[in-house]
Amino acid sequence: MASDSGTAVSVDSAHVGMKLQLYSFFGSSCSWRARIALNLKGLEYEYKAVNLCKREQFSPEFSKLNPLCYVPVLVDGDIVVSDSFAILLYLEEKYPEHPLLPCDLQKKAINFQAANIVCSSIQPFQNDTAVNYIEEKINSDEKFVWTRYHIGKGFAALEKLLKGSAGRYATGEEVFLADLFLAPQIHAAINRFQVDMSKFPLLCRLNKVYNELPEFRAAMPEMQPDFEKL
Ligand SMILES: N[C@@H](CCC(=O)N[C@@H](CS)C(=O)NCC(=O)O)C(=O)O
Repeated sequence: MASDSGTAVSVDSAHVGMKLQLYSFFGSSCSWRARIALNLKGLEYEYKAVNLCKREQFSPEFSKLNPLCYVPVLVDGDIVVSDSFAILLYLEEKYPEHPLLPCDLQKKAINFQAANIVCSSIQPFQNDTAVNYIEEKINSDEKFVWTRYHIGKGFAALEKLLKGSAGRYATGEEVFLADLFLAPQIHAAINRFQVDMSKFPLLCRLNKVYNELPEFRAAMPEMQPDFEKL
């Protein structure tokens, strides 16, 4: 679970041997995935807030950690990992408790596909960088047309992909990688982009189940130390 270290980004060079640090923004769906993984694995971490509204991701200190200037970034001693997918796979290797991947190869492949649909084919189209660009160059309405199109396309593919594998969770009776990507993405679709979810019954059902899990709830935006109403 997270402990707060204040709000501004600060990078200290003497972090070796310290507990895990997660550079995160409360409203970031990518950070949320990493927070769920840390919670599921029962890992204590220091919450290092990066305020995207104040553009702190572009600060010289933070861009040293991730030259792409995106959250999340995980610091584990002298190892720095940026990108939520890389962070989750890193955590899985180093901290095997509560595995994020099933042993069954087919199920594992479905988890990789579902995670990547969110990570590569949905989230990049709704990222602040993309959405702000559209708002600036075209108009505010167009950003909803654009994001809803890409979310809808990805969600339709996820419904098909998970149809045969879903149980209580995306790929059966246990929480795995796919679920960590789906929960924040479904939340963003509903709350940020007001997507009509009626065409995605499986994702709606999963969303209800995710909202009941303590590790998922503790990772929600409003539970983070840097939360503020936007
Ligand atoms: N593939 C990366 C994407 C990271 C990303 O897009 N992060 C967003 C927040 S969810 C961000 O930092 N946006 C800031 C910006 O667009 O300037 C990951 O999964 O971590």
